Amino acid sequence: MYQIKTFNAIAQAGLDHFKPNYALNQTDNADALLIRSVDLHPYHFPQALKAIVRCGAGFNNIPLDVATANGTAVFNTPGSNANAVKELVIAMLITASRNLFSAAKYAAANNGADISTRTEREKTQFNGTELAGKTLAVIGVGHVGARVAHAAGDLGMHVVGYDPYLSANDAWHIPTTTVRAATLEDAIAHADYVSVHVPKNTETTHMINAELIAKMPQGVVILNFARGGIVDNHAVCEALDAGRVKRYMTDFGDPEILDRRDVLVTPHIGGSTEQAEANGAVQGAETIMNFLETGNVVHSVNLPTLEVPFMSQYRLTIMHQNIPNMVGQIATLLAKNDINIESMSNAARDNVAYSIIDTNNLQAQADLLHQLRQINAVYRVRLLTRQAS
Ligand SMILES: NC(=O)c1ccc[n+]([C@@H]2O[C@H](COP(=O)([O-])OP(=O)(O)OC[C@H]3O[C@@H](n4cnc5c(N)ncnc54)[C@H](O)[C@@H]3O)[C@@H](O)[C@H]2O)c1
Ligand SMILES: O=C(O)CC[C@@H](O)C(=O)O
Repeated sequence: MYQIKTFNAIAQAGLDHFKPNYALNQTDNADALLIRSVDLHPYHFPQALKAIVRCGAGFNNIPLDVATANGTAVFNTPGSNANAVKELVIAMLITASRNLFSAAKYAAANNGADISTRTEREKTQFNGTELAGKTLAVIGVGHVGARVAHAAGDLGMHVVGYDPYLSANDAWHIPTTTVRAATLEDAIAHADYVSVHVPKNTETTHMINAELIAKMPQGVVILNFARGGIVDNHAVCEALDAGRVKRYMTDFGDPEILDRRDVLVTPHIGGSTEQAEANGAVQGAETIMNFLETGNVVHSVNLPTLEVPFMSQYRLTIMHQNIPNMVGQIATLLAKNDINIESMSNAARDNVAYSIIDTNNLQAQADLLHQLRQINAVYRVRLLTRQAS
């Protein structure tokens, strides 16, 4: 029986997706965690913890170095909530361009006998602009960014995309009408709207800062539905005060931006739709079961992708440092133990590597596992037995 612990509200569809040999029992000794936005930086990683799946895209709430040192594979569920974020971003583009928030507040406060006369006289203060013909810079054209580019294009906007790390696979999903910018500065130079869709990391923290804002056209609207901290709030407030930035729309509140008439903050609801939560939870449950039962790695954010059909009776999976002679030491140890290797695969990602070794004869299992774990720079060794299909 595998033990699963959850944090945050995980959609029932995902919990129901687990097979009967999975216990959702909140034990501290879980084999895997299924989480959303909980901050795992202060979390003590138990030795038993083999996997963490983040239902959603962003994984900056998980200390990857601590997880790796503990031999814990970390996964996300890419794309599961991208449509939900796209719809919110489009709603925010329209909210900004048509002054919807202040107009609705005005209408709610505007009561009394002469309501229609006053409305007709005063409504000009909410005159907006149309999105068609305006330019949108999309920074980060992955799952969310590509969808935003499509939808904005459908609304008649000119879209400029910037993404120096775009995977070949993701590039297929970008509309052909999206203009590719070579630099961040080029992307924002003529933008009426700038929307960020990058992961939060050391490179992207404050990527929208005072220097970059100074290069944006006067009256630009900035949207951040990616992560707090990607946009420098102080720089935005100064630019709003100076009239350089017209509005800031974001999913991430902070004291300095709350209570401003020119900032609209939503409470991190980009992925909060029935469909997105179900998608993420089901994809997350699949990811956990696949990894725990087969050792195959798909959509990990700290391990390389490695998928090998599980054809032999036994499988050893070994997570280790990406340094010379690891595979050699492992193979030598198996040979010394008279283990015949049916297949062996190894893949690396930065300083972490992962090996899958399939065999039909595995004698003296406990001692062999102990010996493998004694190899310096090995993080975790698992022995799996092929399930009857
Ligand atoms: N508000 C929400 O609830 C919500 C929901 C989903 C995602 N998000 C956030 O949005 C981010 C993007 O989500 P996604 O599903 O599109 O992820 P994704 O991984 O599919 O796309 C991110 C893209 O950003 C690009 N990128 C990375 N660094 C960059 C840089 N320095 N400059 C330009 N591009 C860069 C990557 O190459 C990738 O194509 C997530 O990391 C997450 O933080 C927020
Ligand atoms: O779980 C959530 O509601 C937020 C998800 C979102 O921030 C993500 O990165 O996918």
